[in-house]
Parts: sequence; C-alpha cells; structure tokens
Amino acid sequence: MAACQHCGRCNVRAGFCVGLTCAGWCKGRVLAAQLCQTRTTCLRAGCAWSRHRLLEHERALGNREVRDRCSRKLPTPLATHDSLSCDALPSVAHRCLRVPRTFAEVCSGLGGVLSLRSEVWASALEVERLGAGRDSSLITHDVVVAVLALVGSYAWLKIWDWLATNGYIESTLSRKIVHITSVPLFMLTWPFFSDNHFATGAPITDISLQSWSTFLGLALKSSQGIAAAVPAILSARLILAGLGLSQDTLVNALARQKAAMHKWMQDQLDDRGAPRPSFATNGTVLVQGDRREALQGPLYYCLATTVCTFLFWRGPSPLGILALIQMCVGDGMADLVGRRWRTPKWPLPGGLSRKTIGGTLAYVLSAFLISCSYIAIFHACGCVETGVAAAAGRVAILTVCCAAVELLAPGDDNVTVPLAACLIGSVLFPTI
Ligand SMILES: C/C(=C\COP(=O)(O)O)CCC[C@H](C)CCC[C@H](C)CCCC(C)C
Ligand SMILES: Nc1ccn([C@@H]2O[C@H](COP(=O)(O)OP(=O)(O)O)[C@@H](O)[C@H]2O)c(=O)n1
Repeated sequence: MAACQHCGRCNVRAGFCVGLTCAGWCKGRVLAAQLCQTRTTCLRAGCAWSRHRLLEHERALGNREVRDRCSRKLPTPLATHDSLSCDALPSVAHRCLRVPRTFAEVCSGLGGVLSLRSEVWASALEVERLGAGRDSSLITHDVVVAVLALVGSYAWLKIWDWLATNGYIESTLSRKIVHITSVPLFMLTWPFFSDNHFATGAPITDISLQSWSTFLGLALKSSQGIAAAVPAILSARLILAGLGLSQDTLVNALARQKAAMHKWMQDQLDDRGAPRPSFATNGTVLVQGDRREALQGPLYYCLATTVCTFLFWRGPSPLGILALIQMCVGDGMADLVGRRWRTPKWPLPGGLSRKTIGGTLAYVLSAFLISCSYIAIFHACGCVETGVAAAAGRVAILTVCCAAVELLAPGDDNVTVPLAACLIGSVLFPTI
C-alpha cells in the first residue's frame, strides 16, 4: 500500500485514488471522493485539467501503451488548472462531475437512467484496469453490516406481525407501518457500509464483452452490491413463497393484511355512511388472504429497493434516497391518512375516486419532511453532495410531481412512484 499520488494521504494499492478509499483530502470525504472521481469522468466531459492529471498518472505508472494513447488524445493542460489551490479544487470537481444530459436522454425513460448508471459501472472496470482492486477487509466489513441489516429486517417484520396477530394493532396498520418504516430504516444502515463503491467514470465504450464478467464480479463485491443483497434476498423469499415453493410466515402475514384491506374497502362500498369497521383484533380478520399477493406490491417494493440501492447508492446524488422515500413514506402515509381520516375525495373517475385530498396532503408533507431529513443526515455523513438548504426547493418539486403520479398513474404505486422519482430526480439533481 502506498500513499495516493494525488493527495499523498489516502492509501490505495494503485498509488492513485479513484474515489474508492480516498478520504481526508481538501475539505472532507465527499469532496475528496468527487475530485478523485473526476479523473475518469472528465475524460468524457472534456475537462482538460483532469485529463492532464490522468496523463501524469499514466506516465507515473510507466504504461507505454496507455501513455501513447493519452499523448495522442490529450491537449496541453490548462496552466490555470495546473496551479489550482486546494480550496479551488471543489468547484473544478463539481464542474467535472456534471455529465452532459439532454432532455431527450432523460425522457427516453428508464433506458436513459440506466445508461447513465452504466458509466458508473464502467468505471469499476477502469479501477480494475488501473489495478486498484478491492480490499477484502472492506468486503468482510460490508457483509457484516448487510447481515446485521438482514437480521434487523427479520426482527422488524416479526415485531409488527406479532403485534397485529395478537390484536395490539390493526392488521392494516401493521402493514402500512412496515411499508413506511422498513426501507428508511434500511437506508440508515448505508453510512455504515465502506467506501468500497464504484467511482464514476470511464465511457461505456470501454467495456469489452469479456469485461462484463469482471464488472459483475466487482459489482457483487462493491458496498452497494452487498447492501442491495438485503432487499434482493427478501425479494427471493417473496418469490419462493408467493409461488408456493416455500412456506413463509412473512408472506402469510402480508396476505392476511392485504385481505383485511380488501375487506375494509368492501365495507366502505357496501355501507358508505356506516362507521369504519374495526380490525382491532385478529379475530375480525377472518380471511387468510392469497399468498400470491406477495408477488405484487411487496415484491415490487423490495425490487425497487434493490435497484435503487444498487444503481444510485447513498450519493453523491440523493436520487436513490429520494426515490425510496417517495415510495415508502409518501405512498404509505397517503394510504394511512386517507383511510383513517375522512377528507373530501378527489373528483376522479373509476378506481381513482377512492383517493382523498387528505391522503395527498399527507403524502406531500411527510415525503418532503423525511426527504429533507435524510438529505441532511447523508450530507452530514459525507455521502450526499447537496445540503438540505440547496436541495429543499427541488425536493418540494419532486415530491409534488410524485404525489401527482401516486394519485393519477395507473399501475402499482411501488413501481410508478419510484420510477417517476428517478426520472424527475435525474433532471433535478443532474450530478452523478
Ligand atoms: C407491505 C409492503 C409493501 C407493499 O405495500 P402495498 O403498497 O401493496 O400496500 C412492505 C413490504 C416489506 C418487505 C417485505 C420488507 C422490506 C425490508 C427492507 C428491504 C429491509 C429492512 C431492513 C431494516 C433494517 C428494517
Ligand atoms: N392519495 C391517496 C392515496 C390513497 N388513499 C387511500 O388509500 C387507499 C389505498 O390506496 P391505493 O389505491 O394507492 O392502494 P395500494 O395499492 O397502495 O394498496 C385508498 O382506497 C384510499 O382510501 C387516499 O385516501 N388518498
């Protein structure tokens, strides 16, 4: 292990930090990591400063082939960039991180978002090419944190199921509490994972066919890959039990809760003027429910969590955090408040006519407040680049748009809401 040739402080195997373990340079972890990441990102964005840095590094490595390629490609470095002081570096880093994106690119939907992330994936290969490798002690650390999160999730689900089956709370309430709290709690474990994540970077064209296996190997060993295994394992559990291939108390509980919800809706339709039915005791939930229900809402919920964790991780953009909060907190609170407090219904046709103004207000307020709190927490932890003051306006726009999607879009909210949040969020928070 040698000191990084960039900052002279962080220790990396390649002698050059690429955003994996860099810490403590300039004014903090995020800035340092961003700066280090610009090295490859800027190759694409055309930043002469970081290209010069790369060339210097390649020369230092004595790699003739790369050196020749860089010499042909690179212009003379900008003198002003060369003499940048440490204080000036963050702004350069910020400029370099900005990946050019057109409206059309974003509008091309999930494909657009995925292709953006593919740059992040590609950088893993770049890291490998430079020999930065991955530290096995960091992998062990991440696996331990993931196992603790998995155990925590089992305990959390068990507690709420126990409270519902023993009649302490309504079955429907237990489901919504799990919906609202599980992933936000899971996200609170993210800062405990290591910095062993992908740097941003190299153009996707650098990936050769053979490299995909390298990428996959790196992906599974990265901190976000290991963290994403937690909801992925729960997804697998839901699929197996939903298909009837295994017996699972969690799935039985979810099915019971959904049946209670259906019964509640049925009662509402049967007797609109009557007081709300009570599900205060388990005895009132007579229906067992259908285990295949686990293959819908709960499975989409876990899959959305897996995808957002893996693709967006904990920063530097708050995109993944925001998308998950919209899905869990916003959608969950709309349902909870909308069912419990009678407020006027939106004048909408068909199935949408059940949705209430109170539900939507609860969505907007709760999702906005929790999103801002999470941005503040993750910013303080050095994971998210934007502070809460700078992000609040954009979070408000995102929340209102997602509440409209929750209200109007057909399909399962656990798919439409996070998808909309990713698309809108990638416009509002354009850095990766
Ligand atoms: C009921 C759920 C979703 C569907 O709701 P609906 O919109 O159809 O009404 C929530 C399902 C929760 C899931 C089975 C468990 C998720 C666990 C999470 C990924 C990790 C939590 C870890 C933490 C430490 C508690
Ligand atoms: N904006 C909203 C959303 C839901 N809700 C209430 O929550 C119930 C379930 O909402 P939903 O159709 O989104 O159901 P899920 O698919 O989330 O289970 C509705 O029948 C409404 O009573 C509301 O009042 N206002």
